[in-house]
Amino acid sequence: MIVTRALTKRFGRITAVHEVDLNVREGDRYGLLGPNGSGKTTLVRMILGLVYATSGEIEVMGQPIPRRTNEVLREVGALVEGPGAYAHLSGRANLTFLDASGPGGGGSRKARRLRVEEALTRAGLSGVDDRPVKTYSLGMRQRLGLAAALLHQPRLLVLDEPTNGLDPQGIREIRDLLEELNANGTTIFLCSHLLSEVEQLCTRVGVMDRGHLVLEEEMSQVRSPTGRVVVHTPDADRAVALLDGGVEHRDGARLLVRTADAAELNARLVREGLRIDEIHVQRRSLEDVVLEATGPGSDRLDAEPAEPAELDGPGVHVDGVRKVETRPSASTGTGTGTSLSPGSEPDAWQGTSREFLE
Ligand SMILES: Nc1ncnc2c1ncn2[C@@H]1O[C@H](COP(=O)(O)OP(=O)(O)OP(=O)(O)O)[C@@H](O)[C@H]1O
Repeated sequence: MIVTRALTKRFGRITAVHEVDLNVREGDRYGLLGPNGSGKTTLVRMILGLVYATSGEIEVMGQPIPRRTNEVLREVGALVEGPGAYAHLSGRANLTFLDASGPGGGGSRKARRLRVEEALTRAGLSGVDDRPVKTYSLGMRQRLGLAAALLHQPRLLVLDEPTNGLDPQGIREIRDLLEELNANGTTIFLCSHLLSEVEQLCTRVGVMDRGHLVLEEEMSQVRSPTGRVVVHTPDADRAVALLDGGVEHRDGARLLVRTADAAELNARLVREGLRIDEIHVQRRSLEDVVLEATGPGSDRLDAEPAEPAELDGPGVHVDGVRKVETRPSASTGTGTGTSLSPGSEPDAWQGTSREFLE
């Protein structure tokens, strides 16, 4: 669906994306993780033909980008960096306008109205009235951007931080929506700096660190067993004695036992008359894997406080939220601006549809 080869983007002395080989396959729910400034947005913008690469190749649905951008984007829905819209118009009017000017915007008036209503409903804006967009909350704007991306039943959805500004309920709704779309054949490619978002939604994960794609793996591989079993038992002292050095770590009634065979361990403990509250195979968490791939020090990835990691990694707690310390934000050079110099990049989203992406 999306393939890049040695894709590189330099802004002056800053190398925002460095020789990235990305492979998003049809049917994937692919999550691109990385701290702020690691190059995710630049990569997405190149994939959508909004920014020219310095070197390397991009193919989307087998077509070269930017050469075939206009054809390819007919089948792509995109939400990139905060959806824009005409602030004085309602969400419905914005979508109607976008629908009429975008690819596939034909059909009778009724068909067009239905298309807009369906996109609003799917994005959770069905009950929205005719207030202008300037009165919308950030979450509503995000939903409107999603509705715009859904207008023409895209084969591929490209989303940059899709749950930005949404509350937990809204995040869950978007996750359910993306799962449903994916089950109906839409490939999802999203960027996020939230480990939990990617861990809960995605079937495949890529990790960016200072412009490099440092990991690309199936989520099922990421969550592979660690060769240890976690046991909760009120008879922890006896278990430690019985297992004779097999307990690697103890925290009260919780034991970390060095073995891959939970069933055998369970049978042994029960045979000896020990009581077991809980027993399970320990798996790597996405957080562990990201830390391994990026090492300590770059910018930060945010993990949610609710789900404690299985292993106690080197994360630190800041304001009650578990943060993963990674390397200082990287790139070379001094510039940090994100504006594109006018006229220097292709206008792939002619007319109003570009407005939604800026
Ligand atoms: N137009 C630009 N001009 C100069 N530097 C840029 C430009 N766009 C991005 N950069 C730089 O490229 C690097 C990667 O930025 P990018 O926005 O792609 O990262 P990101 O991972 O998407 O971060 P964030 O999540 O904060 O958007 C950063 O150092 C950024 O300052």
